[in-house]
Amino acid sequence: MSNQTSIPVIVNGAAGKMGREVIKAVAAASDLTLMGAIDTTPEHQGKDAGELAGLSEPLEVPITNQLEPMLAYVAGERQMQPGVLVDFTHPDAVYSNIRSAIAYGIRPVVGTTGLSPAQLEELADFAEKASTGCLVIPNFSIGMVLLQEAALRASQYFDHVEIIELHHNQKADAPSGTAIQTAQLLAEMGKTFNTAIVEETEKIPGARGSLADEGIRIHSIRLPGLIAHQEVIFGAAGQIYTLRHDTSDRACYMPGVILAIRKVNQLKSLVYGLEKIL
Ligand SMILES: NC(=O)C1=CN([C@@H]2O[C@H](COP(=O)(O)OP(=O)(O)OC[C@H]3O[C@@H](n4cnc5c(N)ncnc54)[C@H](OP(=O)(O)O)[C@@H]3O)[C@@H](O)[C@H]2O)C=CC1
Ligand SMILES: O=C(O)C1=N[C@H](C(=O)O)C[C@H](O)C1
Repeated sequence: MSNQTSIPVIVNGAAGKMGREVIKAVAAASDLTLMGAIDTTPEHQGKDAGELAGLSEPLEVPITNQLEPMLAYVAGERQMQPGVLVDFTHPDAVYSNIRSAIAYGIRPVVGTTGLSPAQLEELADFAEKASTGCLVIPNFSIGMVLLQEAALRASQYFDHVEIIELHHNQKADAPSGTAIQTAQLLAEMGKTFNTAIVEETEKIPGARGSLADEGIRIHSIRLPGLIAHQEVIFGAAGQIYTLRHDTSDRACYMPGVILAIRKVNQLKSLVYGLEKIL
């Protein structure tokens, strides 16, 4: 692949669970070039991103905490395609990371969850004004897209639904971005779910989970031993219909991440959700 057709990629959160997986996937894609590996963890500064990700050969890309200089460097690279920033960091950092990338003309592909609706709206405005593509994808796995499609179909026939999401106990945000998106998609069906038939009292606050869009409740479980799992449970007289997605390896997200890196340069605004680019 010549330099002109190669897409330069910066991975932010490169030392994290997802970041390491993305480093391996980018290194294996002949049309992508890993240009930068950013992470704030002090003990990983200067380490080779490839070796940290478990590759047998070094990639000669050191981990650094200098995001802005790296964005400027890649933005100045005229011999390649426009650059892409893949972000798997932390809910507290992701908003400013996306703004910085767009300001340098670098396209963000964002897996980090926890952006508020107001932040998403501001970022969409910012991307639109800069005419820069930006992909915000709460879940990169094809299985989750299919689960959500099945949930939308089921919602035509069921008026009662609740969501349970189960994750490892290192997860910072709750509910998961995927569960919030699933509730939003169901709410967009334009019906009211879960009309109460009794007055409920929570004897312990939170017992009934969090109340998302259109009366849909989300229950969040955090335990060591879990990776990422979600159930959407529909109920009607005499029947329960359960949809469930389980991940057993973070490799499941990589086809979606690589697709998003390739597609984001064709966009001129912010797009939310993997289903929009399949
Ligand atoms: N969209 C999707 O399909 C998926 C999304 N996710 C989301 O991705 C995010 C990351 O998940 P995961 O990899 O498991 O988390 P990890 O904690 O394993 O990795 C995050 C990494 O980012 C580093 N970091 C934190 N803040 C910054 C910053 N400001 N700049 C650069 N690096 C930073 C962390 O360093 P330190 O530990 O030192 O703070 C850590 O090394 C979460 O929001 C998660 O919900 C996860 C899986 C799939
Ligand atoms: O933190 C995780 O692990 C995951 N986060 C995303 C979310 O919040 O939905 C995606 C997936 O559930 C894994």
